[in-house]
Amino acid sequence: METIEKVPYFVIDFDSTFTQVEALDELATISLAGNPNQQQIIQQIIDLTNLGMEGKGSFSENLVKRLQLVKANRSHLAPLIDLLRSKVSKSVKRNKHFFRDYADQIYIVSSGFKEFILPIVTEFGIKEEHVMANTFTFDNDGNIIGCDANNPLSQDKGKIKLMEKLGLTGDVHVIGDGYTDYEIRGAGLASKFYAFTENVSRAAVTAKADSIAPSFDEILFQEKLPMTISYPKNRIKVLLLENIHTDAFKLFSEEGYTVEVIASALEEDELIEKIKDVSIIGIRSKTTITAKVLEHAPKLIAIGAFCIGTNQIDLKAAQMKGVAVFNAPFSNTRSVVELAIGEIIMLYRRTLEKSMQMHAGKWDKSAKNSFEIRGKKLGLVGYGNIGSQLSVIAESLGMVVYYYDIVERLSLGNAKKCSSLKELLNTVDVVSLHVDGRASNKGMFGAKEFNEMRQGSIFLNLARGPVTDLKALSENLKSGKILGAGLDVYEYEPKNNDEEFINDVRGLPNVILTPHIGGSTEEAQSNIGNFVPNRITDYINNGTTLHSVNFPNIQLPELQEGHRFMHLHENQPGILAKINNLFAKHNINILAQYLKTNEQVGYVITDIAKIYDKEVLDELKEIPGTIRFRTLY
Ligand SMILES: NC(=O)C1=CN([C@@H]2O[C@H](COP(=O)(O)OP(=O)(O)OC[C@H]3O[C@@H](n4cnc5c(N)ncnc54)[C@H](O)[C@@H]3O)[C@@H](O)[C@H]2O)C=CC1
Ligand SMILES: O=C(O)C(=O)COP(=O)(O)O
Repeated sequence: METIEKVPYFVIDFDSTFTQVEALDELATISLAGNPNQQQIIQQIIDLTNLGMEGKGSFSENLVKRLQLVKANRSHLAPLIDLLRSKVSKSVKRNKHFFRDYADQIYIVSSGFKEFILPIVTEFGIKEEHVMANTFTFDNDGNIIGCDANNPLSQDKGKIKLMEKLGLTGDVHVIGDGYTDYEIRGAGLASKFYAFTENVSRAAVTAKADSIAPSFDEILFQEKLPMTISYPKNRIKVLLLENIHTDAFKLFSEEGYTVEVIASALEEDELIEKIKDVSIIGIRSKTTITAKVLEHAPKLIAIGAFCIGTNQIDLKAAQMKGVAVFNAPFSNTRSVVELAIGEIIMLYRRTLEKSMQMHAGKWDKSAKNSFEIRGKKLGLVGYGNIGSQLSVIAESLGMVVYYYDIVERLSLGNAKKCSSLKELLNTVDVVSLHVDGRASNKGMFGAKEFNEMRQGSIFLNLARGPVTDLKALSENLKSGKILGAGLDVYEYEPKNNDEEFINDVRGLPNVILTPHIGGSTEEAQSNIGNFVPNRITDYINNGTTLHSVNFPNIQLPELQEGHRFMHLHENQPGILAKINNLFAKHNINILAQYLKTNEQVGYVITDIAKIYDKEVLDELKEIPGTIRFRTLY
């Protein structure tokens, strides 16, 4: 390999770095199986290991104590090795080629034992003579009774002594999770120390690190060496706003991304500042993502709307910048439906008013202006996922359902379709809005529409605030034309729970006001918190755009062998031909190809063999009309 001179020596720790576990702890689990004090002894061993890793106490005494507690026998080593084989760190496994290709530069320096380290690391191509570790001593019955005390690694400051003895000339970079790994750098025997935190992160160690590496991908990225994945995942920053469910944090963190959480929404200028280095942003209904915000988001790959509505996002600008937007179209629909049903009943029975009177000590037992919902006519404006679900449940409670939608929708049960909004308003007793928040729906329900409603009817808006003219509603409530109303959404909504809700509807009679909580149930939020991250990681890891609200939707098979090229471009004639001409020019064999377009953009996904002429990458990016080009490998 021509570049080998430039590559430093890598001195790599074994326990909790090369593998996910501490081998002596695992050995104790095997050797003490059946011992009634097993858990207690293992805990003592773990505590001693942690002391050692944090650089506390005498290392050699600590090692002797641990071996005494482990009480293992030679026969326990085979099951230990089997276990360790399955516990090799994920990013080590993923980058197996690195250990083989740079074997001359790689040393394992460990205070563990060759008896279990060698069988594991040599399978990765690491040279036996580059494995520096302790060896056990056994009695005649094969019991482990100690370790070779002459080996520097069994002594205090052992790694330093070993490295001095080893005398590597040239740049040395140490990778490990323990304080003793740092000490090599501290003693001036290495020029860089990576605190490896994929399996365990110790504050005493990370504090001393030149760099914190949550995976080998990060190390290879920093060292500019070939990686198995396209980009270290910890460099993908996720910003979650507006109290998004903690499952989303968990899922993105498990993916290896770096996640920041902010409880409230952000204003445009705050967002512009924050979004600079963000790759994935998660928002709910309150954060507006404008074209200007997108201009300041050079790294943005995807936006997750952890809700249904996406009217708060400039979808077109996002599309033309190659930023995919995903939402959760079904996860909170049931919650909205249940709230709407509850409110219709409450409003017909004037429950809120009576409850407030009772709290003030007033007993007003009367049936005046209180009604059952059975037999009442419910008019749904917007018969999408929420409207149609409400239709079914309302009908099962005995309501007669009418609906009006601007697109053709299948009527469920006995629901009757109205051919105009006016027809619906003239017919029904309860009007419930379930339209989306597109710009043209602003002010769609005002004085004229209230005027068309029947005397004594009920009005609900759990859709979007700007859709309704609240001044007109308030006049109709005061005049008694509208018997009651349920409002969950408002043209201006407070940014967070500390801001006062200021609105003229405060204090109106028989109006249920809720703070945009139609979709705020534990169930819905947890459903959404799982749904959206999965769509985004499917897109990032596989290219699948299913459920994207601004990209052509395509579900791709998993990439098996090969590399995947994803090319998003303006939808102009001839681009697919240009892409394929480049493949032909570079003699690249196409394993599979997929294409999906919408009016504005085309999305071409091509799977090719792993070995190819890299020049094609730049040429693909340069095809006029290219919006974004990504590779997966
Ligand atoms: N209060 C809350 O917490 C929640 C509010 N929402 C709001 O509810 C809206 C509806 O949700 P889904 O039913 O899931 O959406 P959807 O997209 O499935 O249905 C919306 C329906 O409204 C129709 N529509 C749009 N404009 C119309 C108009 N002017 N007249 C008649 N029909 C019109 C559409 O054709 C579509 O069929 C969301 O867009 C969101 O704004 C959604 C979830 C929670
Ligand atoms: O799902 C929607 O569109 C909603 O309106 C719910 O929004 P939220 O997540 O409560 O901000």
